[in-house]
Amino acid sequence: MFRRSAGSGRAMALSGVRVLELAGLAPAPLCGMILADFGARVVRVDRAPRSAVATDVQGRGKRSLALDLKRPPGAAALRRLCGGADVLIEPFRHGVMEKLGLGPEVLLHENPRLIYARLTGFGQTGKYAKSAGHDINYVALSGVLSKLGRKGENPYAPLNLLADFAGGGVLCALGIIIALYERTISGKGQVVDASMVEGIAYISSFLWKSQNLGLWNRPRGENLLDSGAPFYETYKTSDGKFMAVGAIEPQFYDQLIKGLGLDSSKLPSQLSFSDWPEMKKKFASIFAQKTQSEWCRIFDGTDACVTPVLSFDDAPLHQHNKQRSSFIKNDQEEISPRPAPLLSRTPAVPSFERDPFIGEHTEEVLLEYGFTQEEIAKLYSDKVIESNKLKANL
Ligand SMILES: C[C@H](CCC[C@@H](C)[C@H]1CC[C@H]2[C@@H]3[C@H](O)C[C@@H]4C[C@H](O)CC[C@]4(C)[C@H]3C[C@H](O)[C@]12C)C(=O)SCCNC(=O)CCNC(=O)[C@H](O)C(C)(C)COP(=O)(O)OP(=O)(O)OC[C@H]1O[C@@H](n2cnc3c(N)ncnc32)[C@H](O)[C@@H]1OP(=O)(O)O
Repeated sequence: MFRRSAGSGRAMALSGVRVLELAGLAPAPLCGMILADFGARVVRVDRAPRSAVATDVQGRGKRSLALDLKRPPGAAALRRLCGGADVLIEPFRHGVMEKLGLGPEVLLHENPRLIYARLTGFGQTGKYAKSAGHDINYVALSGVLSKLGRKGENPYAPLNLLADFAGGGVLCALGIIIALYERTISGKGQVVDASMVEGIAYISSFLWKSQNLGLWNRPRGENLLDSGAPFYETYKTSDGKFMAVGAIEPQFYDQLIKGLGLDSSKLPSQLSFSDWPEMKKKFASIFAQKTQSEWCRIFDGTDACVTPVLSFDDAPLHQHNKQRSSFIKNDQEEISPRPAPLLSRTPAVPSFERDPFIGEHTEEVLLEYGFTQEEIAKLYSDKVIESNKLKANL
């Protein structure tokens, strides 16, 4: 675990990029955090009047400005901020920004270089564009949820990882980076319409494009990669932990069989589907005879593709993760994953300070974007902005 990045003091890939992130639930905060980790100056625009507690747990490296967008001077302030920004990330359903007078035609007219990123579940057009939804709904509509789950069980959404984060926050960040790159050639900004339904579908291109390979011919939960195969499964160990097995290729499968102490000449062939349920039972009974660390001693250093299923407590302490400093600890002793991927010359340098309080940097940000002290005082007296210095100083 490291506290200071090896890249400290070096220029970062996104140095100089100014981002305004309108506060949202989960996907947009990840998008903003990725950009901040890689060097962008990200300001989270929180609501004023503010709620008691910040719900954004992905505020690393950001500053917070609390602004009431429902009041005309608040919306006007955001327009002015956008005039000096490179990127705006907005996480509301279609029509909300337009209603506030902050739609793309207005903001891009005022700043043609602006990258206007719209991160939503259903996208800006189509029947559901104005409907509420959450991760599970987006994964469902993408077709992917129908593929997830164990045999005989209902489809199962793996937390809110797929739509909110993989298809949402990460792909939106990618769209922004692509648009920023294109702007270096054209000099122009554009709208990024990041729909999580489409993001998750796109991330799942392998699934879609492998439909004719015979990989998915059987019902959900009975195929090679969806928990049908005994050699692509998790198994419980004698101490109540788990091992993950991913021994797909025959040469790796052989090493799995050897590690389990089995004789391959006495077993059915690896791809005999009808034998998979029995083989699973056999593997399960063998894995149940040793502890997780005993299995690690057997499989570490082999190509059997067998690894421990680590808890959040154990993952940062695992030797491999420690060797790569894959997890970081901030000033509050909070552990989180180090930004990925690693760039050799300009790596991410994540902030080690606590996340910002809502409104902690209101004045500082407005000054930086060219507002005068008098203008700021007026916004305060109009109750359009709020600051949270008291809490920040505690
Ligand atoms: C599965 C995930 C969701 C996980 C969320 C969890 C992380 C959190 C959910 C509950 C939280 C806990 C809870 O709050 C209780 C505690 C509170 C405490 O403070 C902290 C601990 C808590 C335990 C807390 C912990 C966590 O935070 C939670 C567990 C997802 O799938 S997230 C993805 C959701 N989908 C999208 O993002 C797609 C695009 N967005 C939408 O479709 C909609 O925004 C959405 C999500 C459906 C919400 O709809 P809603 O009607 O609420 O909003 P919108 O229609 O978009 O309109 C926004 C309105 O707000 C106005 N507005 C915005 N900014 C400002 C501003 N600065 N000033 C003034 N007004 C503002 C805007 O004008 C809109 O107003 P109107 O409605 O009048 O047009």
